[in-house]
Amino acid sequence: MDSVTYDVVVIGAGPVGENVADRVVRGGLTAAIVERELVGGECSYWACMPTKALLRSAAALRAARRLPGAREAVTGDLDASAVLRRRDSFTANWSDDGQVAWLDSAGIALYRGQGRISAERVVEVTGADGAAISLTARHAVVVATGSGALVPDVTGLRESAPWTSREAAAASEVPGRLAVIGGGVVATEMATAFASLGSVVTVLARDGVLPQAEPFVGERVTRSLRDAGVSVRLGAEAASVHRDGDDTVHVKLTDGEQVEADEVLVATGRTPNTQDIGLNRIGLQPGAWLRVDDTLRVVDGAGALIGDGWLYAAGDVNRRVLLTHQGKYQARAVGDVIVARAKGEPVQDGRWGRHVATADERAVPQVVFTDPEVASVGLTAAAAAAAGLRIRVVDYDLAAVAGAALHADGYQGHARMVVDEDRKVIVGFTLVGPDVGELLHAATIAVVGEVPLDRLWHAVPAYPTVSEVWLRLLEAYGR
Ligand SMILES: Cc1cc2nc3c(=O)[nH]c(=O)nc-3n(C[C@H](O)[C@H](O)[C@H](O)COP(=O)(O)OP(=O)(O)OC[C@H]3O[C@@H](n4cnc5c(N)ncnc54)[C@H](O)[C@@H]3O)c2cc1C
Ligand SMILES: NC(=O)c1ccc[n+]([C@@H]2O[C@H](COP(=O)([O-])OP(=O)(O)OC[C@H]3O[C@@H](n4cnc5c(N)ncnc54)[C@H](O)[C@@H]3O)[C@@H](O)[C@H]2O)c1
Repeated sequence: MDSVTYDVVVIGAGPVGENVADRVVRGGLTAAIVERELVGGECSYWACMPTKALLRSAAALRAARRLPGAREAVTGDLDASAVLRRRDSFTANWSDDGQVAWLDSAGIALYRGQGRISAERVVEVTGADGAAISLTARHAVVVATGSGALVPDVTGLRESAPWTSREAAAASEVPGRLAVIGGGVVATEMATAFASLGSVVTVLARDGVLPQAEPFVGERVTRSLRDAGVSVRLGAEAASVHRDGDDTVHVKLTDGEQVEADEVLVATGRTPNTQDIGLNRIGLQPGAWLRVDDTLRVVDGAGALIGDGWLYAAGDVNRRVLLTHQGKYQARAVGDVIVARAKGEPVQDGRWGRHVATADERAVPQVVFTDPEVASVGLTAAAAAAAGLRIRVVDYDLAAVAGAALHADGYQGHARMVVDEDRKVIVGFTLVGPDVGELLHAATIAVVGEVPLDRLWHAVPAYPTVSEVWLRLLEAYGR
């Protein structure tokens, strides 16, 4: 078998693997990246980009319909086939030519095939034709293999050819009826998208709608999905699933009721892509999430480094945060720390240091592109209290902000700020309302920067923007 040596070998060319490789090359090292499907990973072809493209046109239409004057100019319905075509363009019709060209321009060597760790610092790549090549890393191997949809053990579900997020994101037709198992982010976004595209949607939300968020979020998204004609069944659990000869899927619930649909989407979380990457060769459990230390080096069950610390894991596969932007943030830290260690430079692994991903712990921003949008960063009130913080919760009705009233007639929304009373800083912030996603970064800066509330009074929001909610929250808190 041929063998080639690089400074760093990355397994998985999703957004995280690409960014690790880019960072180490910029730092003066050589890098190879191994990809078994499309360069760009889940996010580009089956997750973030296509799903947001499925949602965006309907959001623009709703925005126009909320405004007299604009509303009268809307004379037709959403054109589902045009939405699907626009979605296709965002995936470049599932061609990775553009991203391959970028790898090339960045000086990163690409090897196509399944990557498996075969020994310390060695990755064997088996191509589709069965040919294999061995890649040896002088300094580090980085696992960035991401995650796949978790299909729960519900009787008959797997045999019923369910959709996962992949089939939903890449759908070429809009099903007449869609049943969704789950009530999390994928479930609510795809219920929003397919309801707007014309499907009759039923959501089986066993554990509630967006249960990880502040409670008012799930209430508002549930109400709005129902207003859009979606049947949201809180507490409903699938007991068995069966697809009959007419291609109708029958979902039997544990309470004995039955839901019929043309497609059933499973949106019940993720499982790590570690089943077949050679973990057994280094004493780790295949199929398990990878545990990492502060600089994202893989550790075993006892917390010990693998060998001298040559193995890193970044992105979904380490389960810290399953979001593209946070995975790319980890990638910057990993790339830079590999370069620092290779050059014998100091490692900055203190809190908020260059080589650690401190924000993963308590300052993760996320936007859920439902109607209304949900934007959050940091801890919910419940999570902050559970972490032992002495907190004060400040709520404000977004509809009472002048900028929101101008933004849309009948604007409805809510804001919550969670304050750490001992330090007088914001540790959590949640907004729900039309277009609140673009307001989030100010909150992220306040949380990451641990900006004292006294100073925030000097950050004056422009009038009349929705951002004036910041002033209203400070006033409600008191000076
Ligand atoms: C429906 C959906 C919508 C989402 N929307 C958003 C969003 O709006 N915003 C957001 O921030 N996040 C979103 N996410 C999450 C986001 O997609 C992931 O956090 C992100 O893709 C993780 O990047 P990654 O590089 O770690 O893994 P992936 O993107 O999964 O990439 C891993 C790559 O590794 C390859 N690979 C795996 N094993 C091997 C192997 N052994 N050899 C070679 N190659 C291998 C895979 O083929 C893949 O290309 C969404 C997720 C889903 C499911
Ligand atoms: N806009 C975004 O940022 C975005 C969009 C989509 C996905 N994502 C990411 O992708 C990841 C996966 O999303 P997801 O929605 O699949 O996971 P999730 O963890 O957000 O939600 C899964 C839901 O399924 C429920 N569930 C679990 N097992 C179940 C079962 N057997 N029956 C019924 N319900 C069950 C859980 O209670 C949970 O509410 C998330 O971590 C999310 O961060 C992000």
